[in-house]
Amino acid sequence: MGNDLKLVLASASPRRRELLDRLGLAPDLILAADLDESPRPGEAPLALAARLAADKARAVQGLLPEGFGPAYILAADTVVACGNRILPKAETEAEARRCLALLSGRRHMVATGLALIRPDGELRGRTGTSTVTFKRLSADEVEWYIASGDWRGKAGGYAIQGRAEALVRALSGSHSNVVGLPLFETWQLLNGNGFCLTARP
Ligand SMILES: Cc1cn([C@H]2C[C@H](O)[C@@H](COP(=O)(O)OP(=O)(O)OP(=O)(O)O)O2)c(=O)[nH]c1=O
Repeated sequence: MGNDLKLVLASASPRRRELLDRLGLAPDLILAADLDESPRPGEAPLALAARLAADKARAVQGLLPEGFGPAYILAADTVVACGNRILPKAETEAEARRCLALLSGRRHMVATGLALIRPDGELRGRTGTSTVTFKRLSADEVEWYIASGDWRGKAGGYAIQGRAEALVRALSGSHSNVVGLPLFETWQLLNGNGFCLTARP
């Protein structure tokens, strides 16, 4: 069931498209919603990632062109948290520096919430988590990293798929989850809801 149904990727992130591509999946449509991603007071990182993924999927559901027909809509949201503290998506150098200062020499958690709206309108979710440990960063390492610009628009102010991996002492859990789309959970979510990946070679 579902092999000929369309897939919509509710994301503006090229990384998410590339990660789907690793599964041999090219979305029929890519549409992104512009949402306020601020955490609610006291909202836990996993709950935030799950809520924002669901919000993105629902928002894109409302943007589908008329007559598009039944489809699966997949959305994701990545949250970086150091203890209970949720780090921002770094948009300025100052923000990236604050993130790096917090992450230096410590372990932190990366959660990616996934949301899938099925053709019958039901919404299902899963969340991937990983633990990342940065080495203690020297001032030169911080400057070297800031100069890369890799941090821009990234949750927690770094991108493990770029030069930041040289500063990561350890990663436990999934690498793709940190980049923004946990492949194991994506596989489980799609296949568990009738979108049969093995029938789309
Ligand atoms: C920690 C980390 C985050 N990121 C990225 C993944 C996400 O794209 C981004 C977190 O922001 P998100 O809000 O999850 O995603 P986005 O705004 O880029 O895209 P969209 O909402 O349209 O799907 O940070 C990396 O690419 N590498 C990393 O190592």
